[in-house]
Parts: sequence; C-alpha cells; structure tokens
Amino acid sequence: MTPPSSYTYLGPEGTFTEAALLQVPGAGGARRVPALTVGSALDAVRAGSVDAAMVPIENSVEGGVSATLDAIAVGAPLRILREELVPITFVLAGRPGAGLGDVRRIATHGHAWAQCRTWVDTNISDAEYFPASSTAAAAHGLAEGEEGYDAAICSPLVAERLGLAVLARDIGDVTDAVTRFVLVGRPEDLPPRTGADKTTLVIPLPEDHPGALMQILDQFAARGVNLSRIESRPTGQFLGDYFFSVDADGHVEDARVADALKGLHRISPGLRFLGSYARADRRSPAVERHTSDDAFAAADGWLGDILGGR
Ligand SMILES: O=C(O)C(=O)C[C@]1(C(=O)O)C=C[C@@H](O)C=C1
Repeated sequence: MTPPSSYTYLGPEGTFTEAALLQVPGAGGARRVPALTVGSALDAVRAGSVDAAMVPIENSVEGGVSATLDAIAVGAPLRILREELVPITFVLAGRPGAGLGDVRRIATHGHAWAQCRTWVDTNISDAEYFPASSTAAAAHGLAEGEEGYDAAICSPLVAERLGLAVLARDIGDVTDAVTRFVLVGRPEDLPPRTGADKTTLVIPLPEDHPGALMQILDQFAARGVNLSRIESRPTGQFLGDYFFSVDADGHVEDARVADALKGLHRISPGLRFLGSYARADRRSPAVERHTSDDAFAAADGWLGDILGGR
C-alpha cells in the first residue's frame, strides 16, 4: 500500500479532525486541504484530487457521526485505511474583552454542542445554539466578526491561535471524552493484517425478510467475531428502509472474518466492505481454537479430501 501524499479533512484549520490528521506519520509535511463538510472531503478522494480524507466517525459520548456514516455508505466505494483516537476537551471562547455574562448565542458543531449541554444548561441556561459546520469554523467566524453569535465551543488550541478570550475551560459533560476518526482512501488500498485489526461494513437490512437482523448477527457470532459498534441508519429512500453500520474485530484476511462476510453477502447482497485496518489501541482479540485460521484451513482440507474422493 503506497502511503497517501495529499490529504483533506473536515476543516477549517484547528478542528479536532485536523488534530487527528496530524497524528498520522508524514501528514504534517504533506499537502493538506481543509474541506467544508465531511461529504465534500470524501468526494475529493473519490474525484482523485487528494489521496485520503480524515473524518470523524464516532464519539465516546455522542456515538456515531451520522454525516460520516451516511456519506461513506453510498456513492463510489471508499476504503478506511486507519483510525485515530483524539481526547476531546472543549472551551467556551468569546471575543477579546467579553465575559460569560455577555453570552447569548453559542456556535459550534452539533456533536460538540451535545457533549456540553449539561454545562451550558447549568451555567448559561438561556443561551441559544447556533449550528456551525465544525468547532473551528465557529471559532473562526467569531474571530472574523460574524454577527450571528457571541461565543463558540471549540478546542483550547484554536481559541488560543485566534486570540479569542477563553470564558470557561473543560466544559465537556464527560471529562475523558474521545472521538474516533478514520482516514479514508480509494478501494485499491487494503492495509496489511496486523493481528489487532478492525473491519467496517455497511449492511443493508433486506426488505421483507423476517429475522434478518438475527441472521446477520448470527454470521458474526457463529465465527467468534466480536462487534465493537453497530448502528442502524435510515437509507433516506423510504420510511422503514435501514442499513447497519458495523465495526467487527479482525481483518478480512482472517479466515473467520472472510467466512462471516461470505455468509453476510448471502443474506444481504448489497453488503459494502469499507475496509480492514489496524486498531488504534493495538488490542488483539482472543480467538477461540475452532475459529482460528488453522481450524478453517483444516476444515477446507477435510472437505477437499471428500470431494477429491480421498
Ligand atoms: O468540529 C470539529 O472540530 C470536528 O472535528 C468535528 C467533531 C465531530 O464531528 O464529532 C469532532 C470531535 C468533537 O467530538 C466534535 C466535533
């Protein structure tokens, strides 16, 4: 796999997503183009104008990032190349000279707002929410004199870089919140198996198929494949039409994962493989003997003997 030489990310400069990208070896010195939305970042990869995009996918407090789960599930296929974890701490930033008492309207990303609701309700209960495309976009707007709001929830770093007044620190409702980001490339890239991997899938729920969810889950359970995330998302086509976004422990080159994917494809032929990549925490799953590569190879050999008349 050739390492990417150009990147995009959910911008502008100073987002948590940029911090995640800067954790990737070599990204600091590479071409980095901020994108306005997750969708436009992924489209830039599809169009070939950059090699890879860093986007948020999951937060330990708020759960899945719908914009990413939805944009990656449709359109030309993409591949997740790696994941990054970033600890999240928020500040409330105002214009220089402002105080907490001046805050009426707060701009930030929807996910950040959801993570600071208790603090806002307790400390400035009458403050209104002003949606922004990212925490950093909210901070940049404030610094550039945007009139619609008078404070931003953002990272301490971007508040400091832009010379904003920090009105309150550590305002997240959970102190050790973490957001998980994924680096997304094109389908020709499959990261090598490391023994501590994750596989991400999009599984359309088959229509009029009683027990489909049970059968889908059974494909993983029967092969000893643990799931670390499962979320249902509407396809947007019609009411009741859903897909599952799933993270499973293991790599598509692990026999138990490959076998589970084949079983899933029989149930849901629209199955989309989004990638197998190294886990950020490097934790290897415990594999039972009967779901090991050796056990699968022995079973294939045994069947081959029968079919070969031996
Ligand atoms: O707005 C940013 O700074 C982002 O990188 C986006 C994002 C998200 O989508 O969850 C990333 C981390 C935080 O959880 C809040 C916002």
